Amino acid sequence: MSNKVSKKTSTKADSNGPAALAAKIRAKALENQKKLKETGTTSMNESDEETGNTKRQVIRTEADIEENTSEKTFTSFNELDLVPELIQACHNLNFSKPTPIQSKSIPPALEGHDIIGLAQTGSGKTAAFAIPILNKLWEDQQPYYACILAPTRELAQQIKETFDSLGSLMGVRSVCIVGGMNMMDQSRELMRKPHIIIATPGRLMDHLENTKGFSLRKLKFLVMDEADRLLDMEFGPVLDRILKIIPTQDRTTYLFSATMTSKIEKLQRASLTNPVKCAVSNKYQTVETLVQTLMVVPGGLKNTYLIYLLNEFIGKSIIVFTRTKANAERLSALSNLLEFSSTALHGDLNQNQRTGALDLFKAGKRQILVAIDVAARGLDIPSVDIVINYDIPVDSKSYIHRVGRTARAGRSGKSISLVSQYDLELILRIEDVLGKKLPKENVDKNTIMMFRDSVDKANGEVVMEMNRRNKEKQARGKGTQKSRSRARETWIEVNVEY
Ligand SMILES: Nc1ncnc2c1ncn2[C@@H]1O[C@H](COP(=O)(O)OP(=O)(O)OP(=O)(O)O)[C@@H](O)[C@H]1O
Repeated sequence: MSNKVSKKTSTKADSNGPAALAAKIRAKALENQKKLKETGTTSMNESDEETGNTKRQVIRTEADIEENTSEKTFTSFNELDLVPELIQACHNLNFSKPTPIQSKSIPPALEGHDIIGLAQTGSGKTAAFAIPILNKLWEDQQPYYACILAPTRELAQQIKETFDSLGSLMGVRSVCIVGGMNMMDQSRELMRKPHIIIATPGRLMDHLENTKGFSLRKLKFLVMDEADRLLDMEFGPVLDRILKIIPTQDRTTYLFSATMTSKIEKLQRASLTNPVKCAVSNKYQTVETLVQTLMVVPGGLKNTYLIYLLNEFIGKSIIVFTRTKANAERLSALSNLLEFSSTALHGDLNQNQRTGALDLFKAGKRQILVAIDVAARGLDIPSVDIVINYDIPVDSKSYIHRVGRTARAGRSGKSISLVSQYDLELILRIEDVLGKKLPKENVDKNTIMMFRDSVDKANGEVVMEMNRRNKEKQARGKGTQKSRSRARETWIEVNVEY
């Protein structure tokens, strides 16, 4: 394409001060926005596809994953050969220095390597893959340039925000393609030929199959964020269909997560070629600034202990994780009935309700978010002070991602897990992968038991109200088997005594 911009002659020329640099960046951004708009209509020269590079060896064994032990790290974004617009954007975002994962993964990424990035939760993995992609986009200026896959809608939206912030001076166009939103609106956005597509696998596949003119045949970057989750069986079939459509030749692939699978056959599906592994933590390491404790709870008293903790931490920003949608609704209603300020986040809510709940919590309009694991992966809410595990997650990875919602970007945080006699085996497994025993909270049982009567009474009211609503829903949804079984399932869940 004729309109490539050579980074060397761009605004790196001597500037005589920040104002001049800012003016040059603005001028360049306007010029580039115009060019990026134009590229919406041009297509890459077909012959580029025919030439293609020789196929590099795909990953077959651990040995094909080169550990990045090179000293090639950096301590300031100015040291990197990045376009000034990116450096300015990092500055605007107060990224004064790279996080360890960025320091380790961005240099080999800028050299064109595939990357497997492993770092604790909250350590800046999103910018670690966004920066190399945006830097190369400035050069290539091609629509449908990069596709980032995420396991949840909220995480996809959040990744889009990071790309938009980092690309704010470059005229980058991005789109978020997730379920629960209007297909036609998304098709129209895709027809505008965005450069960056952030998507959940299912909805992306829908558009690849049904939206005319939308194709990823010329894709240059594929990223799997929370890659181990995406490569699990849950996304298996749809992910394999997507990977069949996306070219492997001339494509760079990044896999990032805080809990990476080491199963080679899973990694092979992503068709990495000679990937560089950039690990700044071991598989299940949590951040140093996170204080993790356990609270042993006698049978049938979990609600009482939870309300005691909410009372202890009044005014703090808290995420309470539970295993079921019904419990998320019940605990949110219970805490609101007891004058706390709470909202629920789970899969039974429509997308607007989910986005609304998250926005209320992020804006500090709700102190407590009661969520199931859909909120455990990747969500970046800088203000979360405490994570409470009302239920202990059944697998250790979920535990890591849940407690990783606090203590992010170097901030401190605390997690408390309520452990009943049924949870001991799960806790032992979690302590085993963490490689440490979790300390127990000292509790004054008499103080806690003072809450019991009011909590049990309020919980009884909430359960009755939920069952009344479920019966109503059952009556309304008489015609559909699904809603009847869903209502019955919820009734059963709600009546499980803790
Ligand atoms: N170099 C940096 N300096 C300061 N803050 C940063 C830097 N890079 C990223 N951050 C901030 O750190 C926070 C966490 O980043 P991000 O959400 O990418 O973490 P993550 O490693 O992807 O976490 P998770 O594993 O939970 O998905 C964000 O608020 C982001 O803006």
